[in-house]
Amino acid sequence: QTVSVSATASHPIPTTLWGQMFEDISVTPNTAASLNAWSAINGGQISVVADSVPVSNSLPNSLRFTIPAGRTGQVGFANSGFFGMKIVASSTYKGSFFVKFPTVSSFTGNLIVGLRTTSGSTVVSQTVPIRGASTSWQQINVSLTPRTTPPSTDNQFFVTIDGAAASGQTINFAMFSLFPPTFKNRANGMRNDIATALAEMKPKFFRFPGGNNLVRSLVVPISCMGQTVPTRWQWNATIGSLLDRPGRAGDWGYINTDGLGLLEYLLFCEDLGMEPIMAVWAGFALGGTSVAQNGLQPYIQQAIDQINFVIGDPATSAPAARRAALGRAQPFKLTYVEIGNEDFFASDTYTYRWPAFVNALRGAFPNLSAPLLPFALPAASLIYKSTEFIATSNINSPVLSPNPAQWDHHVYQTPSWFAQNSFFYDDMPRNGVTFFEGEYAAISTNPNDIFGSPANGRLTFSTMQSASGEAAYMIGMERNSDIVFAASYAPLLGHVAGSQWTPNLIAFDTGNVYRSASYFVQKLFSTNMGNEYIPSTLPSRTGTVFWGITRNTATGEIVIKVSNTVAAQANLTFVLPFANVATSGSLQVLTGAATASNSPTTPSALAPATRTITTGKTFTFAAAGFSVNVITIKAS
Ligand SMILES: O=S(=O)(O)O[C@H]1C[C@H](O)[C@@H](O)[C@@H]1CO
Repeated sequence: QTVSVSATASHPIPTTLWGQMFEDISVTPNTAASLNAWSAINGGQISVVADSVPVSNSLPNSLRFTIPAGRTGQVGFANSGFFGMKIVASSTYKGSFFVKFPTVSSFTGNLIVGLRTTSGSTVVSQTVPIRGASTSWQQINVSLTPRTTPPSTDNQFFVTIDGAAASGQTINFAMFSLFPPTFKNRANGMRNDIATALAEMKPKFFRFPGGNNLVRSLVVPISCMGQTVPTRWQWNATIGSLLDRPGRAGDWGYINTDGLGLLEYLLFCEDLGMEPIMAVWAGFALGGTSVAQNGLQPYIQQAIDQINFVIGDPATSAPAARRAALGRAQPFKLTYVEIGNEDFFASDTYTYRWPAFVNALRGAFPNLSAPLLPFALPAASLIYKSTEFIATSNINSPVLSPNPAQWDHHVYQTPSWFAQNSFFYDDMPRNGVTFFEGEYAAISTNPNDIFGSPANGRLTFSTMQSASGEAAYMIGMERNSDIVFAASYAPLLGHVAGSQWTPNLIAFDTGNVYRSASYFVQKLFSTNMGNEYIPSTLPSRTGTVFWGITRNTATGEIVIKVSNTVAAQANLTFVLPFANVATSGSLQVLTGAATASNSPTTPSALAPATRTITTGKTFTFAAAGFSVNVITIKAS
């Protein structure tokens, strides 16, 4: 196959093309039981009680700890973390909790607070004095730096007290938190190894807070996870002190603490250089429970407040003043606001919900620009404009008014579907409407049961076959990036021991991060974007090998991406029209057997390799079977 390359770019590559979609998903369902992960030590009695004087209005329950009579030695309780906890020598673990005696007591003594192996040997601990005279809540902060690394991640956070000395005492606890060193050392920050893997992708946008976790409550056995409007994600319940975050029955069968909230999302966007694509709840809950048209105003106001928290002027907007009070006077950059999520589940009511929200938000934020603030701000906080409100029902079905300028399209399919639909956007009209491919992934090899179980074709981890199919689809989106402004694989993260959804871009367990085949594809595309598209001989729509070419005008490099979605090697001859073309170029290649995947048992089965290849005005390239290739050549 000969590929003749044009000398002239057809269009610029949008700077937001490749990014990340995040939502709170994939934790073991049905873990809402409040004592989940807590256990007693040496007869300590623990229970969860509705506290008559709770630590805060948002957190009405306390852990009640009673020391039974007649115990000797340390008595207490422990928490086993998130499927265990990784402890590394010389790292500092910052713990915090609140403690009080519910009734006055003459007791004075010490708590021992620390980290231990589940078999009971202390790794590191600290002594904390407490006294029964005061019945008011006292915050305890501990900083724990072990000198040794335990043999496994089977460890616990613990609190104990001398059983004899404290015999018969009752002590209440609340709001435990324990952090390892975090990404960029941010307080209440991200797990370092996971955030580092996310940063390596050089993502250009971050969609949050969902996905279903914004909108729907799946049918779950826990009555508190109502399928009603109150369990929706609410921005104002996710900011400020952890004491003020009640958490909520999320949409994936477990409790979201909302310890990761709106401000953390926005700071993470800045830490990774990503633009937010922020969704507002748009009046739809599970199973078509939609708010009636005449009942939308409070939710529209909540969306206005959410946006003002992000870009408002602290002098004129209360939500913006809350942002300033949390240490961030300048507005954040906000370009894209999504109205709901997957409203094709309720498109009958989206016909009135979409206009109600978009018209109100356009009215409240004519350009969604941050108003000039009364005080000088660093240049970085200059006014940002945004006119992009993204619709989430099926494209033009039903027809909406006002006509959306942006649509969010989602697709979960088989690897071959993605290869066969590499031209999905080529036939879209060029009429000013642009597209956000907010969720896509090859998740099953069974076209008749896409969302089924692993026994029926569902992928647990992405494979070379699924990732090369996705790459073919991405080559199509890159070619059509005059109308595709953003695309993100979904879901992003999943714990290997507790998830409702596979595959995920990044799998992790207590101590490890597993970068998937699809992760490397996302990273290859996002770190080799180029800034303008260079047309070339089109691949066959019904073929199995796909290519696309971009140019990086800053470095004078041509970037050729090739995905071979089948086992047979594909031989391509590239004919470049440029006067000067380097005779050697760099090849980054991800390749392996169709079913190869990175997993806890085969963590490094697949990884991109880089090598030099012969190039020139005309050169041949052999794309290995099941491979994704990025060739970079100096040309001018
Ligand atoms: O059950 S689905 O609707 O397919 O769930 C999908 C679509 C939804 O937006 C997202 O939260 C989820 C997986 O990423």
